[in-house]
Amino acid sequence: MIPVIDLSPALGGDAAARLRVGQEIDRTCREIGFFTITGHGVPPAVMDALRDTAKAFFALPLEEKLRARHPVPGTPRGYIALGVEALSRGNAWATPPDLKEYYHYGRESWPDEPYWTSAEGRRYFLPNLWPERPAGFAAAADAYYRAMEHLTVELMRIAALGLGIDEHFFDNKLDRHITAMRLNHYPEQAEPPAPGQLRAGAHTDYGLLTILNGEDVPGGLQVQTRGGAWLDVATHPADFVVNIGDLLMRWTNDRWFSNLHRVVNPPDSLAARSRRLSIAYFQHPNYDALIECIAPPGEAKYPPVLSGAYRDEKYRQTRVKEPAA
Ligand SMILES: O=C(O)CCC(=O)C(=O)O
Ligand SMILES: [Fe+2]
Repeated sequence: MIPVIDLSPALGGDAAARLRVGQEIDRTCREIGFFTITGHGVPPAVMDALRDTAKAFFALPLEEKLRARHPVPGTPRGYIALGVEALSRGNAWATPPDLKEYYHYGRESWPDEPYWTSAEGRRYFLPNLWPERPAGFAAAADAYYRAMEHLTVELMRIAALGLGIDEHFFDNKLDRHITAMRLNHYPEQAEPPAPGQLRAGAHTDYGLLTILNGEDVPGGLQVQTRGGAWLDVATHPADFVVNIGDLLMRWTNDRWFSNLHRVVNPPDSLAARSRRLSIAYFQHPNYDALIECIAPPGEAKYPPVLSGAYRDEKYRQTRVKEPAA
């Protein structure tokens, strides 16, 4: 089992509790890079509303879902059908496409200022593409996005304490973040998967923290242990699973571990009727934040990199094909 960390003492504001929870996070991020959080303070109604809305969307006929596809292939907004992405290609392995469909969205509105509206800003702040149905999709998605913004800023402050740096070190690199979210739907499998084909192939995430809410059903998440074995990660709908992405691994000079994970297929006997939904918030800093390794002078393992350029490159690698526009 991955560690379970109760955030409530830290979110209560007690300095000693914040440091202690930060140190727990440091310990697990050095070892496996995954942990479950409870006591996170996100209202269950916010989580339930988005889960129910997402299920209603994925249950629509394919033609209708395809109407929420972005007209420019590869744009990280809107509906992406089965067969378009293989996550493991971000890590340079050739595998068949993932057995999932998903809906990609980001921030719903932003100030009328150059950071957001300049040519560069418009590469990261793209209008969302809400389908006509179900009603209330945008509202449920935006409420969830805002709850995650709040949670991740707090988590990064507690994380900073665990890293032994100033609690507010990350604040001004996250205050205009380019985080995108994905609603992942792993449908029932009428046909057996191709050899090597999974719901989501083994991959690492790209950003800082990924905050995942998933259903606890067959055909779920697994993380690789240091010994190379795959460990089941329970995703309970009331909790979140948090993991470290590549950019945070780099930022911490490899102190924290961005670990391989995957989503496996349900067992054959259940495959024809087993579906799973997960909701992922991929925290990513301001596009103009310069990510310089947090390391003593002379010990940085990587040169500085801009947050936005780093993500562009990762997105480019994971697409299997350009869907017809
Ligand atoms: O659905 C899950 O449990 C994990 C999905 C995932 O790892 C991802 O979308 O990056
Ligand atoms: Fe992932």
